[in-house]
Amino acid sequence: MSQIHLLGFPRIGAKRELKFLVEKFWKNEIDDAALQAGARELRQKHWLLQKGAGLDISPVGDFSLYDQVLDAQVLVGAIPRRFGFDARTLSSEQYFQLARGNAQQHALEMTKWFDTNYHYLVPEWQADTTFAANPAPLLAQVAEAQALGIQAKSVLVGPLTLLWQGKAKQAGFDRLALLPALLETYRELLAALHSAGVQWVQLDEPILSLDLPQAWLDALADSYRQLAQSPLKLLLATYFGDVSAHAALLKTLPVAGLHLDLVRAPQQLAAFLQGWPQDKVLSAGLIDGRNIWRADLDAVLQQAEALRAQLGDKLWLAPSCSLLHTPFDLAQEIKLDVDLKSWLAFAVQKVNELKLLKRGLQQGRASIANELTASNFAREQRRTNPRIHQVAVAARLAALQPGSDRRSSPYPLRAEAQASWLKLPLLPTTTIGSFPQTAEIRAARAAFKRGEIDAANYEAAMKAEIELVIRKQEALDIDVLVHGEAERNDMVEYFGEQLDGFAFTEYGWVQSYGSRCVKPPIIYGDVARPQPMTVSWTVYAQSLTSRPVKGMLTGPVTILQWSFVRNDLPRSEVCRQIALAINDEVLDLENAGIKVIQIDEPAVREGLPLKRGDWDAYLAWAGEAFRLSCAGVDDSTQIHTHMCYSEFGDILPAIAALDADVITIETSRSDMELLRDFGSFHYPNEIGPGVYDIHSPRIPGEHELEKLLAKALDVIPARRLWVNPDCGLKTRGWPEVEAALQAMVNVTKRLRQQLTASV
Ligand SMILES: CN1c2c(nc(N)[nH]c2=O)NC[C@@H]1CNc1ccc(C(=O)N[C@@H](CCC(=O)N[C@@H](CCC(=O)N[C@@H](CCC(=O)O)C(=O)O)C(=O)O)C(=O)O)cc1
Ligand SMILES: N[C@@H](CCS)C(=O)O
Ligand SMILES: [Zn+2]
Repeated sequence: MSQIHLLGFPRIGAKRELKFLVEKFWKNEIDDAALQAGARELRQKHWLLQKGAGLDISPVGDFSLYDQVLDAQVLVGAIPRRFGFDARTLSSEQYFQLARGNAQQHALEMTKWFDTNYHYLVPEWQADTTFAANPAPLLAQVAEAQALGIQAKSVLVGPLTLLWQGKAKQAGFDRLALLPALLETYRELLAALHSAGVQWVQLDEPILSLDLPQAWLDALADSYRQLAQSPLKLLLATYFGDVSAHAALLKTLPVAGLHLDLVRAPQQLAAFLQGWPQDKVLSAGLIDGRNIWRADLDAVLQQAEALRAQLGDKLWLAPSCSLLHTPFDLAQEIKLDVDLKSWLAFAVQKVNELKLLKRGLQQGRASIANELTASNFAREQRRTNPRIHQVAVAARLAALQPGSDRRSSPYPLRAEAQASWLKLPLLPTTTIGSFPQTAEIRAARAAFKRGEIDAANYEAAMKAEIELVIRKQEALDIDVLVHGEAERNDMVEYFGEQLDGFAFTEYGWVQSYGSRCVKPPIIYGDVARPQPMTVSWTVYAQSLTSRPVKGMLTGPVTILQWSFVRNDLPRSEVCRQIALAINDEVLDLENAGIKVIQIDEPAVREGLPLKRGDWDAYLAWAGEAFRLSCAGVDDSTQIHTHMCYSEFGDILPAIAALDADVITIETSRSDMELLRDFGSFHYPNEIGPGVYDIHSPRIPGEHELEKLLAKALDVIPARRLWVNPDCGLKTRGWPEVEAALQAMVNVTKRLRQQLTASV
């Protein structure tokens, strides 16, 4: 009998229970026992939900209080020595300090998990890294599942992926040198799981979708030959891309099963089916784990039937990847348009789709005839729905001429035009846009949404907040101000709510990092901007001060990347549509006298295809979309962009080709390492390397800021250097923000004096 299973489930909970639980612990409102009990309850709820939906086997180990890659580091006993913690006796407080930093130590670096909007904590690898199996946390969860009568499939980050996703902390250190010791630890973990009665272990190796050096492929083959000596059945899970280049190798590995992402890379199937070893399970990832569209049940069943004919019971069915990346349950969306709702499936619905596929395979199509009819109807209704297509949007796109995306003059001329009115000091200071989204701001928005306060009251509350932010920045003596983004729930959702072609949910939360979630809008139709989205707030902020206020927009690539995107058009075309909508806003801001405008593009790097061969095409359309979004502005209008949590080293020419006048980037967690790349590339325009990490509650010391700025001045000439934090300040509290910004301004002023004196 074919099994159905999940690679992972959204642990955050239907109502973000995990977020609220963890944040209560951080605020000392609950103790560790309550934290653990709450987490246990959530896990149990999710397993029972899966069991109720007919899953044969459930993932255990996909749950995490913060991040599964951090948990993997704890499991193998390899937490950075600089913290002085012992993984085996790690307290919850210490666990969260690894993730969020403490007074002495900065947090583990955080970066994007492949091409998703999920952020993981980066392991730190060095020659003296040691490992020690610490299976207790995982075994406890296995026991919880077993107590509920759940057949547990343990989920672990695979050893090669764990090593690859970590960073070598010493120049020239080869992470593979750690593999033998790490494998020994995995063997111990597997032995412990076996003793606990586990039969299947899923080892996630998504790095197989990347371009891996041969040495890593050889190491992977070798490792799995060793690990497969365990009496456990190993399911090697690949996802996010095509791994057919390794088909021959993967088919010969002595693992019990292999998972393939057949949504992202359906074309890879042929390479695997040819000569598929009879004794191996093929887990077919046929349900989209990265998007929210309802499956075309008929088409997927056809695929499954064909596979079943060849593989028999060795066929397993699953979503393409962990459901961590999808929202929890569509049933909660009672306000969503009914047509649109009928086109969607969230995690719970995807589990149900698997159940139907299994029934269809086992009992024949007639057993799911009604569901097939409903699915076909939804597909047809979506395809022909008039709200999806806007003639004017298509016409505007078609009218674009080559060069429509270029500014009229090159950067040096623009810089002169901007300097002549901006008259900024050397090393101008600014922030990235958001200021603390306090509980009061969110409560006001929640009350407005519930109809408890009217629009006028809501607007007054937000304007009061904007005024506070302006006054505080003036008092801190910051040079280029922002309005603080109080009125925005999220930098993408806010725009999605105001653009045609977008729908938004009430509870469609997806974990972004730690306790932080995002609610990606759904792009279902052609995109256009019916009316200005930010102008009145920005103009209001500018009316309060004589200093320049930066207009603040989210760029087209980021809006695309952080939304659930329609799958009936190429992403490049959807992106171009968004670019034109943002361009309307840019020109309106400029007309209203806002002549410094930031277009945030933190997701450019994340959108990069996993295989290098696909990079150029992506960078060409993504770059064009960014440039289109700011096309047509005057030379004297200064365009900023901002990017965070990304490795840019390998795409610097494309970043430079965006031709923003100023770019602010995250660099502080990596100790300005990133900036070195910008320096050696001779990045031509202005640049503001983030001088402190805003994702940690830690306040930077002035000495530390001085050192970072000195490093920055080593590679960027002073006249092109800006000073700013890493990213927006929305997640921080006011006392930290004021203290940190004060330190930043103090250090900048001292440095300015020194630089002026030395000229
Ligand atoms: C910059 N980043 C972003 C990414 N992706 C985005 N889509 N947006 C981003 O900003 N990816 C990379 C990084 C990730 N960083 C972050 C940083 C911070 C958050 C975050 O703070 N998320 C919030 C949710 C934000 C939000 O939409 N808030 C809404 C709803 C607030 C809410 O929960 N209200 C409560 C009631 C409140 C009350 O009554 O007091 C409720 O509805 O129950 C809003 O402000 O209106 C989070 O809390 O997780 C995310 C990614
Ligand atoms: N302007 C946004 C950018 C975040 S990446 C903010 O400041 O929050
Ligand atoms: Zn940012």
